[in-house]
Amino acid sequence: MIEARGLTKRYGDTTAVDGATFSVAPGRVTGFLGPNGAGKTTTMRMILGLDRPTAGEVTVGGRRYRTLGAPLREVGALLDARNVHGGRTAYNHLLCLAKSNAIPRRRVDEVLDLVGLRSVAKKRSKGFSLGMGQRLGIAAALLGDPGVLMFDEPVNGLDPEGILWIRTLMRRLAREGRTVFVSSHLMSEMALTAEHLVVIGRGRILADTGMAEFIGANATSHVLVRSPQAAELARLLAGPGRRLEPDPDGALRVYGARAAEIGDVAADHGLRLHELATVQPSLEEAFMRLTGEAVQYHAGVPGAAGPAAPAPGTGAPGAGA
Ligand SMILES: Nc1ncnc2c1ncn2[C@@H]1O[C@H](COP(=O)(O)OP(=O)(O)OP(=O)(O)O)[C@@H](O)[C@H]1O
Repeated sequence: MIEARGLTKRYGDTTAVDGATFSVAPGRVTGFLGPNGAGKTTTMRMILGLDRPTAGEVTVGGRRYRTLGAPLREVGALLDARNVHGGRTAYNHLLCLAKSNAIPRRRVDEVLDLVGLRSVAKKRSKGFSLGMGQRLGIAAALLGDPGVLMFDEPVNGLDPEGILWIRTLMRRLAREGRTVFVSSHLMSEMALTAEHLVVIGRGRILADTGMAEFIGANATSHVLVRSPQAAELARLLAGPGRRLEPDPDGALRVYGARAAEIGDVAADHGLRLHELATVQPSLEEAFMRLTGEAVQYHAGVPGAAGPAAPAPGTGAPGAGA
């Protein structure tokens, strides 16, 4: 379990993290989302004791990182995969880490197997591809068999096979009962990996909620309609509680009506339909909507509703505080 309370970090005039309160529970993958510069890396660095909070605190398993006796056994992290001594072999890199944390040598072989690097274990890591470097970083994170794992942008630059491997690994680690906290810019990937989300914008926590609840609260489904008589159909469908938008490729997006209703209207008026499909909202849409509002608020746009207010049901503990 990771728990942050009022966590704040200022660098001069910049407030990188602003009173963040959230918790990351074991047994599920929690995604950490936010636009560039939102404060994700700074938050993760404070969790790991690499940066000292200006105010507030964050604990891992109820204790601050700096007070942990054998940190690698409690928390494993991949923050920057390039942060490896390139002159060392993968094996020696892991062995040094193991020795300094009183971790038995056999665990080095185990994690090399786990990440699929056994065959290149005696090669210097400076010759590694990006994907191999990520695997080595993950091996280091897993070395102490920790209950809490954090990954900052773990799939950056990876090919589809590497992405699938990391996704599967994270879900497995969570199923084993570990706390898994992962940041990513790739919304489609996050939608497949995470069950829970913490969303940050301009240093503030905007949502701390389940994936489905987050999408449901911040975006709505619509019906995509394609008809050679689109203008007439649009006229018939217009009404209170409905919104019609042209789709970029010539179809019509209808919000506020079910596909069956639209099909019935078309049939009643003898209009032909070439396509009628319900489109579920994506994580990306929900994310853009929520973080877009946060940026508007911070930019002081006239008419902005309020302090980055979370949509109903997002359960944002720190928002607007
Ligand atoms: N050491 C530092 N000195 C000054 N400002 C910093 C420092 N580290 C981060 N910042 C600033 O704090 C803010 C948050 O940065 P951070 O790297 O935590 O964001 P992020 O969400 O990880 O961004 P990205 O997605 O682009 O990696 C940014 O405005 C950044 O410029």
